[in-house]
Amino acid sequence: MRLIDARHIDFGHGGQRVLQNVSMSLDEGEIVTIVGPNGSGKSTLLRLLIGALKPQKGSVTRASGLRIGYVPQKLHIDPTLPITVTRFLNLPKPVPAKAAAEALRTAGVAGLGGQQMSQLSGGQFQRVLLARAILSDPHVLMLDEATQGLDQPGSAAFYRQIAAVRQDLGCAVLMVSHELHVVMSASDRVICLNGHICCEGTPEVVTAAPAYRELFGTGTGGALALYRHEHDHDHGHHHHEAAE
Ligand SMILES: Nc1ncnc2c1ncn2[C@@H]1O[C@H](COP(=O)(O)OP(=O)(O)OP(=O)(O)O)[C@@H](O)[C@H]1O
Repeated sequence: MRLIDARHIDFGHGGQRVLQNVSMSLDEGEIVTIVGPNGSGKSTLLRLLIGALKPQKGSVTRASGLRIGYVPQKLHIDPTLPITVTRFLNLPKPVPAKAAAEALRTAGVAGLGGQQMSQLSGGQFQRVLLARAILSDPHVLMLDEATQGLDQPGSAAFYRQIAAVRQDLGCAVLMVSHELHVVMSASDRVICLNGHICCEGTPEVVTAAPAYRELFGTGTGGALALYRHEHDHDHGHHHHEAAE
């Protein structure tokens, strides 16, 4: 089933054109990653897909009743403010203790509920944000550069967690990253954005595409090979393999 469908979107901030003729869609259960250089419009595209921004041209359609769980890039919490993980999960609205514990387990941080937010490692903190997104029982998880500040093994572990969450919840995942090597191999489909869609397809197809190589160079083979084995199975989706 199609969850989100964007058709021929144009968007600018002020006079500056950011996105031009962008069309993309997200189907049930798939993991799609948007990659692109700084300022290429990745966050803007996510906000358009969520509905926080309206396209100036084109359209965004979301399946009716679609629930989106959003994991932000960073969340600053005043380190002098004492707040436990469980209390954090109860903001802005209270959730049953069982649901909170379950979300922490699904996010890979079971039993952390009593800890202070300020005492979590970077990876634990991001998993708590993930747990909070899971609490809304989302059809789609959206992550915007969710591994900023983590080292590469930390990022790789986080993305493996995302794959596990997808298995658990059966949700689709749409993420934005410029950590190509780690992220791409965990994806069913990759969209390479630079104001417009340069190329898209499976990680293999995109890494081989001339437009991608022009933007990012070719030094990703080794890291890609490391994680690829997890994705030799078929999710029953149709993948677009055409590169521009
Ligand atoms: N609220 C805003 N007002 C004005 N300009 C904005 C606003 N948000 C983003 N921009 C501009 O739009 C362009 C695209 O920004 P966006 O954040 O979507 O890119 P990005 O690909 O997510 O970048 P990064 O990888 O650096 O996070 C940038 O030139 C940015 O300066």
